[in-house]
Amino acid sequence: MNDLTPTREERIANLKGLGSSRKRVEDARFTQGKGNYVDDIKMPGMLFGDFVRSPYAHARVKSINADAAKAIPGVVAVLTAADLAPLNLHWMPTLAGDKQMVLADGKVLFQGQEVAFVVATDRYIAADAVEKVEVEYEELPVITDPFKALEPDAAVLREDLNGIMSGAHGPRRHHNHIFLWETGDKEATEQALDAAEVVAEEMVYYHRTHPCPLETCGTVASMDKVNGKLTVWGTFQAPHVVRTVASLLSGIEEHNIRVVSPDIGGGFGNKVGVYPGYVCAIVASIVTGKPVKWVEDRMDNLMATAFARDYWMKGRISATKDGKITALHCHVTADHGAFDACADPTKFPAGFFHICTGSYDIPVAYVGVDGVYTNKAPGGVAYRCSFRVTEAAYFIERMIEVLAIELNMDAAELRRINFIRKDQFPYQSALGWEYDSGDYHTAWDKALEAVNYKGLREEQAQRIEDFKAGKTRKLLGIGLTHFTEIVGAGPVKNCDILGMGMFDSCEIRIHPTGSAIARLGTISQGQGHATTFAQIIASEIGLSADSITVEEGDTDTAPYGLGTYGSRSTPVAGAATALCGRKIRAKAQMIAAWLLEVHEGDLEWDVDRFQVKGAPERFKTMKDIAYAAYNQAIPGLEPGLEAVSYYDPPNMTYPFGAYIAVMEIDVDTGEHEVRQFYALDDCGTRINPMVIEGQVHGGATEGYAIAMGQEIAYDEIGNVKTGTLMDFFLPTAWETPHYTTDHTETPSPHHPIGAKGVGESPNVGSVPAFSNAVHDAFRAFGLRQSHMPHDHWRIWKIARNLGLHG
Ligand code: PCD
Ligand SMILES: [Cu+]
Repeated sequence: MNDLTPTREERIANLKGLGSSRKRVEDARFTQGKGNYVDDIKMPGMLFGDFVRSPYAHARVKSINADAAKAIPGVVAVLTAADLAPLNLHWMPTLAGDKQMVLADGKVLFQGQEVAFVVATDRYIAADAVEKVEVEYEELPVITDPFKALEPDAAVLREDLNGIMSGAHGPRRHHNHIFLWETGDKEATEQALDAAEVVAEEMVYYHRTHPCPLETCGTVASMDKVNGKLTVWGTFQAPHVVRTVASLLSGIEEHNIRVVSPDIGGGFGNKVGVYPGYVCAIVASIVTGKPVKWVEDRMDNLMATAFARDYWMKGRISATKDGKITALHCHVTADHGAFDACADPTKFPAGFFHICTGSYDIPVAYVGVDGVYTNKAPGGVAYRCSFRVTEAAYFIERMIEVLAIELNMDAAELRRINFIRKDQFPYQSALGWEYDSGDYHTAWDKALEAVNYKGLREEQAQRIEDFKAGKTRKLLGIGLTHFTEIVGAGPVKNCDILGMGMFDSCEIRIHPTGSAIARLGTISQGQGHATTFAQIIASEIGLSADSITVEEGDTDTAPYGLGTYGSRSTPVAGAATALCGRKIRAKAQMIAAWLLEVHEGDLEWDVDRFQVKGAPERFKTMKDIAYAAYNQAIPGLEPGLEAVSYYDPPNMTYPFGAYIAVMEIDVDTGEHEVRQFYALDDCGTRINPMVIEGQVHGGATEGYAIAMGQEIAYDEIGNVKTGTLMDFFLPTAWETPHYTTDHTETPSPHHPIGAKGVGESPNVGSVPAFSNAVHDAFRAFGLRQSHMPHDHWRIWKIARNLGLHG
């Protein structure tokens, strides 16, 4: 070996594989304005669509007159439900088994609902024409409160369902009721609660909010009538599903539809669902034979596309006097808005909410969820949490705090004595999940130690004394959270979307000179898949990640996949990628054996090569092998080196974490300052620590927004009060707290590389941490529960109601 021969360590480093903080390859184009987003797509003769939207939350549509609009030069068409009805496209199926109006059919059910679609030669002409469409409305009584919606004499919202007392998820017991979904052992739970020494009961509300990605939703549809091909570019988090649904709805054969998700400026769940804008753009393109672009503005996005949360969670939790939890009972009233358009796996109308036993070994539990219609926008998307998991984590982490108050116990200690122990994994939860792996005590101790928990409690006790003595007007809150997530949907046997099983896929093609392209069924919205999936492949096949292109989002080239949301890319497509790499390696081994004239079994894999066992100086690198695969006639082997894998995960993955927020709260102004935020995540094997850190910063900032100010608020008559970024809180660098990140690493036993998802964890963990900090600051003064978002006004009111303003 001369000095120029790389050492084994150097060879490993050169791969930039698993565990390397490789810089994100996509950032070169993002930071230089070279991204390619939907709105960057410009085609000759392209038309532009815009919606006439309802100003009312509930009204009958008496008439629509588009004559004045059509008279404007440049206006090509104005579509209404009457135009779509002959095609049977005036309503469309939702992901949750309901149906939704594409354009108002006789009535409108929420403010901002799509009433007519104007198509014009220019975006501004379209907007002007929208103003000229005359719609005559007759106002109807508005319901924005899900509890009032279920009163016997409440107005009938969904007249189309009148008399139909059974829906996609079973019986409906009232005209505004959608479903009751139940799991767990109700009777045993009630019995345990009745027999318990201590019971804490609380209503925990997780308010309505919105993912609000920086890029709004949009599409460009282009029908090529000569070749019979429809191409649809869009901000889709699941392009293949869009293709299949478009084919089923339009009757165009699936091979004649190409769906492309180009660069996406943030998804956060907002871009999972199907929106009327997509349908209208496609129909308009089929009708006019021209490409049609529809891109929302910010108000459209906040008012009409998918919201998140809006869960009223009534909880009861019981324990022995010394704090061992004996049962958990939860009833949710879920406000789904005007149509049930929740984005969940079909069989789970409340998503994975039943992960709500959290990190704790709770012997019996029960959950019942009532879905309810109101005059609000439809949706119910994950917003950075796999299917209602953030609601579940918020619920249990608030219930633990309330129980700690009831027991007069330290909340950190209460958690510790109830954690599922390391030796209990795989763990069967009372609500039916099998947690794959975890080591909660280690993570918890590390977190408490890192923030000097004991010291913080002493400081807090001193602060309370000083406050009472009139020496300070600021309180100190210590917000604890230990969350367990469930991500990576999911086994095909119980997870599907509209009947399509939730597997995922990867295809790898090695080029003769030892570089490669990989294509996946997922689609990055900013997560950095082009960077990280190449790292998985690099470690599997021994080519540098820098020599591997990762491509996603084009249904004409990518293998079929279910898309990116619910932190499923790493658990599902990541697994497919690793296994696909292993298929390549298996063939490479045969080629190497032939080249080295030894038996396959005499070879061993080492970093980037196959070498002869006991004679490591005799080897062929993956680069040599790739060349041979295309340039040598190898007996018994077909030329080429490529593979494809479809992966159906045996289980979901269960990442977890310990988050602690330390907050100063000004009792007189209601202002807060996040003094410290510590986030420990365990996502199993870490692919790219820097990307993970970025995910935690982003997710915790969204969690901060949600906990401390962000909400979609309605007034009594259903007006959206937060339809602009002046009213809807998006933190800037000014408000964003400083984060300290940390980790433990407990691999998933069933994932080929042991990785779990991480993208959503920081939202799931941070919301309760921030909220618990606010509650904890006032615990000594008698606060039990106060609803988010904790904006200055609400915090000020807490202080006032507790009599702290003197
Ligand atoms: N262990 C591990 C895991 C993971 N990772 C990384 O990290 C990331 C993430 O991952 P995940 O967890 O798997 O996930 P995904 O699937 O990929 O994604 C999804 C998510 O992601 C997150 N993040 C983000 N970021 C950005 N930038 N943008 C966006 O949009 C977003 N979104 C959000 C959300 S909301 Mo949903 O939709 O709600 O359901 S869901 C979600 C990527 O890159 C990966 O690779 C690593 O490294 N390692
Ligand atoms: Cu969720």
